[in-house]
Amino acid sequence: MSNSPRRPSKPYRRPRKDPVRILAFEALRAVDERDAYANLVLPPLLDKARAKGEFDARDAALATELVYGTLRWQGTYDAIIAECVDRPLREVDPPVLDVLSLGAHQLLGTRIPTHAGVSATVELARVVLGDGRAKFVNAVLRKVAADDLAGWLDKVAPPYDEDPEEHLGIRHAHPRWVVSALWDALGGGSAGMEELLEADNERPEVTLVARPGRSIADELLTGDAVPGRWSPYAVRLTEGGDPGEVEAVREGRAGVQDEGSQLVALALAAAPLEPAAGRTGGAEAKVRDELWLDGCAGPGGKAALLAALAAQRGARLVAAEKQPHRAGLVGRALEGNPGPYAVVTADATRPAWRPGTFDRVLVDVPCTGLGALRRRPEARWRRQPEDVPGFAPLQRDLLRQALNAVRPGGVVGYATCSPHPAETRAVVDDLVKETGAELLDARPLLPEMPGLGDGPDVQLWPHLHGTDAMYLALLRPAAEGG
Ligand SMILES: C[S@@+](CC[C@H](N)C(=O)[O-])C[C@H]1O[C@@H](n2cnc3c(N)ncnc32)[C@H](O)[C@@H]1O
Repeated sequence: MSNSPRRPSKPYRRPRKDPVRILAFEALRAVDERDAYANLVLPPLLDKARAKGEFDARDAALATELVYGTLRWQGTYDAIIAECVDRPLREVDPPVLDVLSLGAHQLLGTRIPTHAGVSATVELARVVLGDGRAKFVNAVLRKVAADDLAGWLDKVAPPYDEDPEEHLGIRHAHPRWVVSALWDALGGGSAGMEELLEADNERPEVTLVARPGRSIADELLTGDAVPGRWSPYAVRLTEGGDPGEVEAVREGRAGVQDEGSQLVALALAAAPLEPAAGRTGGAEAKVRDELWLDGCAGPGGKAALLAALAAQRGARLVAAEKQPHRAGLVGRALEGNPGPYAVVTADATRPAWRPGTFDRVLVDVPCTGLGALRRRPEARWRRQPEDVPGFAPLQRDLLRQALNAVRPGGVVGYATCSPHPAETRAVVDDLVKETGAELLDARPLLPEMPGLGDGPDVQLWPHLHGTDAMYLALLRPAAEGG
């Protein structure tokens, strides 16, 4: 026992290692440093932690929430952290900023009590950044903790009347240019705008597709699963169930597929065909419907559904994909298809097939992916406005070649998982003007869905339909010599 008047200096204490937050930090670093995708980085990290016996299901759920939430709200958290740091954010080291964002999310975006959020993040900082920088993290997070999210948003977002796009962008964690594009795509009125931004910030349910002829939706209806809203082949796992536990998915007879993507394939398969011009044989003559093309097939979700639908009517799908490794994924997705199909590694802008070969053609073109923000939490901050014109020539070229590949009287589906008008209508309008193709009304080919717009093309929306914001236009090529 010591009676010394001098207080002993605080003994050094090793930082507490919290595997959940360390894993979340590693995932954020991978996304930040290597431009990795959170939905690809996280599962192997979680598997490793489970294998080491470090994680139970609750830990995995918390780590996932911390990573997804931090990434999704990154721009808004940056604006808040900037108010709490005495230098420009670009001068803060990226790993420090990742720890601060992870802390901000715990304090402002979860129910974790403030003191627990601060102390857990400071402990994390001690482990991954060192004691010196942990003090900085502590000081900044104490300032962040001085208000709740609503209070911070009032401070950092400009008033709506002054700058509506920035106001909504900060409040709903979307970059301003994305707000602007979504607003245009919704038609410019205020209806639905906030609902859409909110829907983008929710984690989507996992949706399964029962591949026709290989399984039926009823077979997938176990546990908390419920039927899809629109597609007869869809089943929703409402409690975030694990598709890997569903036998039909393990066997490839069913797959994971958003309902919007299912509807694109179903609408293309249901679109009416006409006989090729010049063909005679009377009204009763059978209209040819034998050969289908998916010109942008990787990784194969829509191709697998199309191939199964084609098989049901004795038709064959050719699935083309430019990237060899993605063509491999298409091959795996189509394995076991009940009818004939072919997977080819091919550039659909330099077709290896003759003009007029196919009865139905889908081009689900590369795009910004602004319609799938629910699934890719980092995408909205990584994408840049200049990406949009960057995709434009390829999108036009793919549609041009699709119109060339389809026979007269056949049908082309042009799809994007982006609602950006420059990637949807602008492309279609240009090709209609250039080639004289006719736009078909896609709306009657979808189930009775509200909010499909004035047509003839359709735009699906997360807030209205619970799907990704898929776009689909159906086109009939100009008649030969027309
Ligand atoms: C949006 S993804 C298609 C998604 C797919 N339809 C599905 O549902 O799984 C676009 C695909 O087109 C491929 N692609 C890009 N340029 C291409 C080209 N010139 N020819 C063929 N495929 C191309 C990309 O590699 C990518 O896999």
